[in-house]
Amino acid sequence: MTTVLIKGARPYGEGDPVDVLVEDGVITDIGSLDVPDDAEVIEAGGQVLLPGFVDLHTHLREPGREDTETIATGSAAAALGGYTAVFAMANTDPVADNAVIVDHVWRRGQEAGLVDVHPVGAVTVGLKGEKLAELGTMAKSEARVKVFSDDGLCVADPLLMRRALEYSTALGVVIAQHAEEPRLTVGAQAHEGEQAARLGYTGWPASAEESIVARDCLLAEHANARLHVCHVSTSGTADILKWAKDRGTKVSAEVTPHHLLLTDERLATYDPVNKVNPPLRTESDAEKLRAALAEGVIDCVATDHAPHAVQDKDCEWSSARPGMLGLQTALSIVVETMVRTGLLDWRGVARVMSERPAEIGNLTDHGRPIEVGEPANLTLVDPDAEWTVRGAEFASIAANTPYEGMRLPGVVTATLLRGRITAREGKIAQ
Ligand SMILES: NC(=O)N[C@@H](CC(=O)O)C(=O)O
Ligand SMILES: [Zn+2]
Ligand SMILES: [Zn+2]
Repeated sequence: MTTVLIKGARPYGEGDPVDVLVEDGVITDIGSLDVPDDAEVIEAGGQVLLPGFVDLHTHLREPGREDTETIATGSAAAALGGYTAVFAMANTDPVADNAVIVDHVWRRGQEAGLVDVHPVGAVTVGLKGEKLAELGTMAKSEARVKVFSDDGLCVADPLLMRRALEYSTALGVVIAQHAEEPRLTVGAQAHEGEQAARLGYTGWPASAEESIVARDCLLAEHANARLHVCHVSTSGTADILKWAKDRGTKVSAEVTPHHLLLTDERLATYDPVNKVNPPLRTESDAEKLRAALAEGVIDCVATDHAPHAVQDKDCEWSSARPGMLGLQTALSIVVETMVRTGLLDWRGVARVMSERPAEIGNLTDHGRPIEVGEPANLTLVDPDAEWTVRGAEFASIAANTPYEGMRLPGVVTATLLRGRITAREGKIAQ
């Protein structure tokens, strides 16, 4: 039995500091408490206590590209970033399109023991977009797959998407779509706009995302199914989501930290660290995404943590792989874009980083209220501290962060998974 006493924390950043007692993985008391004999004490000094973060969209590169990230290193990055659960995307090699792979990922995550790694199952066999994978077998396997996605690629065939949505309802799972009409993004390198035109890059038009989101909202509505939209990047998508939600469509959506903060002005650097899918858009898109997140039109923040090897990033723009790291910087970017701007309070941060993603991902033991009797999946944040980003110091093997050298607000000082301290003062605790 492990006992942890968090002394003087402010749950959701509200009210006077309280002590939170955690015994055997569960919150057993909250108030002004004495230190039990055997307790490990965390002096919180008035810091903000939140439910542990849940990332609906993480790329761990195991199996296949363990030179860039493994389940263990990605789990460490997640714990340091304040996460207690992550969903690992299926675009590994081999693809997670069957029970053997998803169960392997789930078990490796449990062995690492730092966050719950929930494997996402592929929607189609080999991510080929031709034939449905065995969703039912994966949903019923040991990993209990709850989210399916071909992320990296779009389920572009509308009939296949319709069938996937129909099956998902029967299985009680959710389909997460990487919305990119492939015919509109052939050879695309960057957001179709002034910056790409100036540099001679083939454009990735907003309509390539929006046309799929609109189509899928209609398909979901007609199938009475749930749809989750990955990495929303355009202002038009926010409008479509609002329209669909107002009609009662069961659609949820995520936005990445980088789409909240960064824009295609970054193209001027020629540095492929800024290359990502969907691409960085304009300031007016970013502004709209921040407002949509604050209003709940976009439900949550997901990192789309995408580790890449040096040789796949430190090269010519057109041959570089898209994607950027996110797990260890997500909270700080949310503080910078949403909290410091007054768009979200800490309750709101708990909603978009923990509660909503847990609900969308069908997790019953994460994103829970900070109350007696609840599982102790918790994150302690120093809201006033700042830090400087150094990719080389991340727990991730890869270092492709677009925030290198930036000074960011908000520091995760402790993370607890079922009452066990997984990260403390920037170090993994084991
Ligand atoms: N976001 C990216 O640019 N890349 C992701 C795939 C994806 O999320 O589409 C990857 O797997 O590297
Ligand atoms: Zn994607
Ligand atoms: Zn992704």
